[in-house]
Amino acid sequence: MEYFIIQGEQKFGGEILIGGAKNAALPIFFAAILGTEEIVLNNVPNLTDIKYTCNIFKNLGAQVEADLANNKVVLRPQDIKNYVVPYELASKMRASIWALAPLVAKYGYGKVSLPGGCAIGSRPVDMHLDALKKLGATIEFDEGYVIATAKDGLKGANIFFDKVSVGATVSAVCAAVLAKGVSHIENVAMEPEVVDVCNFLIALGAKIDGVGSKVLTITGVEQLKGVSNYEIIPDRIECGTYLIAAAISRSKVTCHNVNPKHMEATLAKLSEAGAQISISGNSITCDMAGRRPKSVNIITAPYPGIATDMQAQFTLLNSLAEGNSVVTETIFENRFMHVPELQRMGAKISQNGNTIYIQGVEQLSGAHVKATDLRASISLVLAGCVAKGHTYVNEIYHIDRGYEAIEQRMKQIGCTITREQNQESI
Ligand SMILES: CC(=O)N[C@H]1[C@@H](OP(=O)(O)OP(=O)(O)OC[C@H]2O[C@@H](n3ccc(=O)[nH]c3=O)[C@H](O)[C@@H]2O)O[C@H](CO)[C@@H](O)[C@@H]1O
Ligand SMILES: C=C(OP(=O)(O)O)C(=O)O
Repeated sequence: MEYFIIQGEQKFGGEILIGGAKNAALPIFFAAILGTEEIVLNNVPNLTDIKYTCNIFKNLGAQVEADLANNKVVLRPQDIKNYVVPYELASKMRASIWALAPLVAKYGYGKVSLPGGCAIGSRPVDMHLDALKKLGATIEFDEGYVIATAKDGLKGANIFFDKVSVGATVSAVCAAVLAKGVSHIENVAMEPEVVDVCNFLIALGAKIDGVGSKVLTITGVEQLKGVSNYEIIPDRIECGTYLIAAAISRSKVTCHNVNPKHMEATLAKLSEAGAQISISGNSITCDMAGRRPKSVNIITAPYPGIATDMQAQFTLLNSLAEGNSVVTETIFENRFMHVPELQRMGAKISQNGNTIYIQGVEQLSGAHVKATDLRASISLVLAGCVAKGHTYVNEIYHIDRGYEAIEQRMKQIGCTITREQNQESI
């Protein structure tokens, strides 16, 4: 197993180019199953989750040319001849459930191993399946697999989501674009990543109205084509993470190649914490000008609220900020695994259900800590960079799922982290 060793009391500062969004790229890869011609994707992040998704695509029989070093992937979904995503591939990441809707919409049959729970919570898929049923699919379960069938194709329907779900919105949209007739989908997720999936499908020829609003109206088309150059949106979470790095080391970081409109909730909280935020075109600078950040209360919420994917990073900021704060996680029932690890580093945090209470301290101290999920992991890495002494962050494979070239990018903004391998796994 690999781990990071991090010398403390480093200072973040500098400029960094942000990559494509993992949470847009993954659903777009699965939506690409719907195409019938070559699809060229640019700004694809070089992440392990993308490599797993390429393997799923190849396993379906499609051709994949991945040049991830240059963030470019060519997909040829016209070659798909297998409609099953086996356990060995699906179990590697939650996103694999997104194969089901395009497979049943295009081929009338899809079989995907159920992804199961994960460290941050149970992550059910009932809303994805209910949407497919509404569109006329038959859903069955067999030995850990979910099977969707629609021999005569899907039919347009009215779908109302009780809860806002990014995942279920993507599944419903991917099914409705090839369903016969019109679908109205209400109370959809408005996350920029969902908008990106819709724009991608429109580029393939889908008819979707209301993109970016709470209601989507989709008129099914016979088939979707390809696209010669589709650019994945920038990763707003990667950007927010590096801006928080500046805030906790009381310094200045500029992130380039971002969409500031996607960052409003994070930027508002950073301003409240005392940061000077400046925006110039596609670049954002966070400058603390040597000041200690002030505590900010956080309640995670669907977009345009504060993203659950920023909660661990804001928890770290509050752990080092002046004053007391309250952080409430409303999306996932178990997304506080970074808390006991930050406590080991000297953070003063107490928890009651989905709420934590933080009393900021001047400095954390290095410790051996375990990275339990993607955003928990990065918050521990950032904590280690500014803590006193050495920090050892174990089980870092989560970070490679969501942060491209982490060592190089950290280096660009002034901090060295070193990847090592545990003796027993060499
Ligand atoms: C609304 C929201 O913030 N979504 C986040 C969620 O997306 P992700 O797509 O993983 O999760 P959803 O948006 O679908 O889940 C939102 C809520 O709905 C529940 N649910 C979801 C699907 C379902 O079939 N049944 C059900 O009950 C979930 O348990 C959760 O409480 O995690 C991603 C990775 O951290 C984030 O990038 C997304 O921003
Ligand atoms: C938890 C995350 O991703 P995933 O849904 O891919 O597990 C995340 O992006 O923070």
